[in-house]
Amino acid sequence: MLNLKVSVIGSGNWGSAIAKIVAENAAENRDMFETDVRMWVFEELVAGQKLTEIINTQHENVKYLPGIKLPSNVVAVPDLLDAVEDANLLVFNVPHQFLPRICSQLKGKVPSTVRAVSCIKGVEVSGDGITIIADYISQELGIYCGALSGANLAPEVAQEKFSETTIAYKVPDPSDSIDARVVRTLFHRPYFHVNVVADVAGVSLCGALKNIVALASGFVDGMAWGDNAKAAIIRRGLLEMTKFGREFFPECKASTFTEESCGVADVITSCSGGRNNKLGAALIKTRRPIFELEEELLKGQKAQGVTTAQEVHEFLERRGKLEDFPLFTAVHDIIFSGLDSYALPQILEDVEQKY
Ligand SMILES: NC(=O)C1=CN([C@@H]2O[C@H](COP(=O)(O)OP(=O)(O)OC[C@H]3O[C@@H](n4cnc5c(N)ncnc54)[C@H](O)[C@@H]3O)[C@@H](O)[C@H]2O)C=CC1
Ligand SMILES: O=C(CO)COP(=O)(O)O
Repeated sequence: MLNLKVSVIGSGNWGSAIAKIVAENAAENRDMFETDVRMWVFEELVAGQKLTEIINTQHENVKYLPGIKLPSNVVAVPDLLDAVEDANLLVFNVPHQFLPRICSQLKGKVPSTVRAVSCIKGVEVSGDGITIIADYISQELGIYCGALSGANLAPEVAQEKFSETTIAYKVPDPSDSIDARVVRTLFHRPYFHVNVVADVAGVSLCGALKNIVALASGFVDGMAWGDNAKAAIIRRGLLEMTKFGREFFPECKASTFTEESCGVADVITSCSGGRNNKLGAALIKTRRPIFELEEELLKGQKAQGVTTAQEVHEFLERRGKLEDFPLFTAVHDIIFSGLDSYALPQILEDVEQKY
């Protein structure tokens, strides 16, 4: 009996869907996990009632994952430290801009034997440095952290429609009771197939960078340019994603970008049904400020590509590499500098020979 206690940090659209999966598996694998799964909720009032109380009584996250019944062993907890107390395994799942504050609250309070998996799609940029989220969590909290990322639109996963995902997890200590089998057991469902690999950097970068590509594909929708243009954006986006990985994270495996769910498959799904795609289209149609549109369209959910485009742009600029990533640069400039999206073919043509 391992009796591992699992806590999910985050309760948004994906946070709640992942809490559902983890709770289903905890209930079915009592030899490995404690049945109750705590889910940290950033407390807010919904129609005058605390969201944690709604989740714990109605078993539904009515604001961020409406219409989906959560298992009764998902326990919503408003206090972050209560949510992680005595946990053996932490599942991080918040929009990445909120992570630094969460880590600063947890710093020094989590034993080094605790293990973590990050489901967050984003990067941390400071100065001319860039850090994948799993490493950021490891550095801040002094614990090992792997990464989960895949072609996983949360509403579809929550409805138990078939999808696949990739988990990068390298057991940090051979004596660990939490190994790849335990991690897979926690996340794998008949409708949610998990492949465990070792490439934490590749899996993390795929998840972060595809959100920039999805914004560009939204621009294509906004201009009604059709499927050929979208395929071109997907192709160029994948080239820039892999180039970025090769150049700044040489430990990445090229096959992660092509063979795993977190790679090509996630680019495809995000460029059709994702929130970044939707926001990119709305931006082109309205030319309204992006964060205003995000608030209005997504109602509290976040499109991570916007902040990631900003962060990646800042990093590339400091490194003098903007010209080597014309699509990433154009996405930033269309959102923040008023660049005309109709200039995309010209921009991409000018640099074609660089690949
Ligand atoms: N939604 C999806 O389909 C998928 C999302 N992801 C990734 O999962 C991560 C989490 O995304 P979602 O769960 O969808 O979140 P979301 O986009 O639904 O964001 C809303 C969440 O942010 C929280 N929040 C708002 N203000 C906050 C604050 N100041 N501090 C802390 N939390 C605050 C809200 O309470 C809510 O839980 C992101 O990196 C996203 O890219 C990955 C796969 C699928
Ligand atoms: O990551 C996702 C699908 O895999 C969700 O993408 P969006 O955040 O653009 O909805």
